[in-house]
Amino acid sequence: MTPLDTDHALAVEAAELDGADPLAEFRLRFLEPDGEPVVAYLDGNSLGRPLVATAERLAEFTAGPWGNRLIRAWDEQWMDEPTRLGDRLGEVVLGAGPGQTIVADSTSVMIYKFVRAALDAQSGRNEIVIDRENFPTDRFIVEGIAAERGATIRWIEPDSATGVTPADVEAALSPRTAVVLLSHVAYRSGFVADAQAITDAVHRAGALMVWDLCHSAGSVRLELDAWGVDLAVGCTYKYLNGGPGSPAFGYVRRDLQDRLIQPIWGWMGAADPFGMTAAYTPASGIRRFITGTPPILAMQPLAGMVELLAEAGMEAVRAKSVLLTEFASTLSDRLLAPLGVEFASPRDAAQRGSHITINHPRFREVTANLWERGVIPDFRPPHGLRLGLSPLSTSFAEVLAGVEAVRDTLAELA
Ligand SMILES: Cc1ncc(COP(=O)(O)O)c(C=O)c1O
Ligand SMILES: Nc1c(O)cccc1C(=O)C[C@H](N)C(=O)O
Repeated sequence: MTPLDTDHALAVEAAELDGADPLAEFRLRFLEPDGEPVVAYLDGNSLGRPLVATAERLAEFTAGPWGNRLIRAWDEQWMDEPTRLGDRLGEVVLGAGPGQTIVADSTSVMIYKFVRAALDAQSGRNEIVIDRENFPTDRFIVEGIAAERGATIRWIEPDSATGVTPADVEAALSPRTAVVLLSHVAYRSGFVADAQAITDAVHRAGALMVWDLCHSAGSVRLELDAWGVDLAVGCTYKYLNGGPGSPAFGYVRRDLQDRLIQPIWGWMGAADPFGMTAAYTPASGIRRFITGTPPILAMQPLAGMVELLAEAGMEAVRAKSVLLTEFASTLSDRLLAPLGVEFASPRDAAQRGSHITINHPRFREVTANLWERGVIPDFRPPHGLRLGLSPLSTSFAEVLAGVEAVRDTLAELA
């Protein structure tokens, strides 16, 4: 086959996949850029696209509860918004029953609150387990907490091809382990950790498990209650399309809530916020994990996306995500491997989230060039190109256009 024949055959394949996609129509619910054309948006795992309904929702929010009801809206609806939206997110996306999820803070702040609360609750234990491949904020926060509390960090050095395995975790656990913090889907490789097996191992050692779900929420099936997870945190601006800097979510298993004291005592997490009390008494239940005034305005886009995910169903979302990463991996083998590109994500779809990473020494330059062509993946040093495939907004044709552009750019630079 000539290169042109190959491109034609792949275009037919992409069109067939799009034609058979039961979620294809959902793409229309996202706003199309009306500035410079975007040929392929492959970075929904850093910043999801806005929903068309988001602009309308924000305008209605401004005119309605904010503009009309003013301060009264706090009593009428906003005070409960962090838990109401948390419950809905729990139901649709996290596999979590009500009363265990809040929307608040940033992921970094929530990780700090949860890891410190877990450490402080484990008297006589002073070790925190985390892995070297984890996202910088997770590692930095654990280092900060260790310095602040005199705790010791036990570092897991995972094989970058496989990610953190239950055996890695077991080897790091000891009678001194207080808490373990891991990412469920690795931000670089996309590897999906075995949450059930790891959580069980951590519990057998008498420690608490905190999962970072940033790259999982809205892309893979989550069963936090069934897995017996203690605490979990995640971003809402990736596959939950909450917008730049939208708040994090946090999950705390019900029977653990009143045993934990989170470290940032604020009035909104106190038992009686408007009592203006002299001393801090934490609220009971999940509300105690709130600190200050909840970011109600910034929760609005997320609320719309959770309903869209409910309409699509997380099972169908995951099924499409698997097909998208499968297609990207086939394209990488056919079009990029001959140019020296290395596939750096799990080959088994069951072990892969919704992005893949490919490596090549020239990918930094390639990325700059791709952005100019309207093809938008992201670059992760030292030489990884990450293709994030957002199940409800990415088409198979878009994946093909993106990978072909990577090939063409590499060929031009060579
Ligand atoms: C695994 C992981 N944790 C945390 C974060 C970010 O936290 P924050 O929203 O506080 O910047 C990200 C992405 O930015 C991430 O990929
Ligand atoms: N959170 C981000 C931001 O504020 C600006 C740009 C990118 C991001 C990201 O989400 C990075 C992302 N979590 C990653 O996995 O690399």
